[in-house]
Amino acid sequence: MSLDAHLVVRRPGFTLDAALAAEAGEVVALLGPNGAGKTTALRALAGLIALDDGHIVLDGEQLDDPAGRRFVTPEHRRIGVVFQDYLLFPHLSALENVAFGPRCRGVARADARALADELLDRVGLAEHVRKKPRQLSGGQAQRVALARALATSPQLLLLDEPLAALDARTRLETRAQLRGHLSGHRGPTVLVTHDPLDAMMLADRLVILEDGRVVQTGDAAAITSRPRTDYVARLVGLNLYRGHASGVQVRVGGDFMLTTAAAHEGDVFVAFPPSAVALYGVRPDGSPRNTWQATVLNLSRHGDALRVELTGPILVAADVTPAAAVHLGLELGRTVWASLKATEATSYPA
Ligand SMILES: Nc1ncnc2c1ncn2[C@@H]1O[C@H](COP(=O)(O)OP(=O)(O)OP(=O)(O)O)[C@@H](O)[C@H]1O
Repeated sequence: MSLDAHLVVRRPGFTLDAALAAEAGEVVALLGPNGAGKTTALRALAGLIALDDGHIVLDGEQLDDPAGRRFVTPEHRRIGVVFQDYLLFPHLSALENVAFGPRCRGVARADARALADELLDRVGLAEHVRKKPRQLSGGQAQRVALARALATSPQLLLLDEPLAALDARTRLETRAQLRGHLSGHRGPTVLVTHDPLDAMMLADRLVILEDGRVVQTGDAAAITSRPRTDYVARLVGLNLYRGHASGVQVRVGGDFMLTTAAAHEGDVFVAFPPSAVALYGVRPDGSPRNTWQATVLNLSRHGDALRVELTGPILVAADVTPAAAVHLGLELGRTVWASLKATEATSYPA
């Protein structure tokens, strides 16, 4: 029960062209900034829009194949969708909402209600089956929507920003529960989000979409340790540069060289966290480090630290303690020395 898709959708000024695969039981998060094409991808998988090119094969069945002139309509796809705002029927109880799908597919009333009862019990809502959507909290409504999506035994489960409608606190609880509920679904799951935390906590694998293209894919550890675009680097809070390596020396931006821990030849990325950048009032010496002069461009709070954005031979973010900031007299326009140990600069082939 696997998904194999190549989604091509052309719009004026925007093209989605993304390969997407997911194994049975695998949760794949489609993560990307606004306008990246996540919703378009989800809608294409659900059959709400047709592909212009490519294919969607689910469990060996072609659902959309423009070249072969095949298109399976949404109601004939074995797909369950949890929409961003859940789209529960307001006049139906939680139980009736969940039983609705099976009823439409010809399941007898008593059987559909028994199934809905069981699913609502599974998501911890046994005591709320009779309530209407407006009597449910956001987190409860989200679970009803999930139960409803699972009620038709879908082969593929699609979730559109599943936690976006919840407040921060409910979000935290629901995220943890949702992970458990998703593991009960035997087919693949594709969830769309622009929240990196949702993606990393809910998914086995991340597919990063930018401007309609897949720019990186892998598990959370692989993506966070080796970002390949500015968007991903910002998500995980790393400084990222593309450069050309000769051994441990990497030329990044013009003539500026960074010494890194590992030796490479050719095009590489260099990444390091803002906490690895130390700032000094005078040029530091000693140990194998990179030092350069930089000017403070911006200052902001970042947890307990102060995030300092610096311009110079490279744009870089550094985290310093408030005490260090006072000691250095950090203010906009101030010139300081930045220092980075070679051992803290990770490099990997581009
Ligand atoms: N029906 C349409 N006609 C024309 N352009 C469209 C249509 N639907 C979406 N687009 C464009 O396609 C691009 C991708 O939109 P999409 O909603 O898929 O992105 P997204 O990643 O889901 O963004 P968000 O996180 O903001 O929801 C956008 O540039 C959007 O303007």
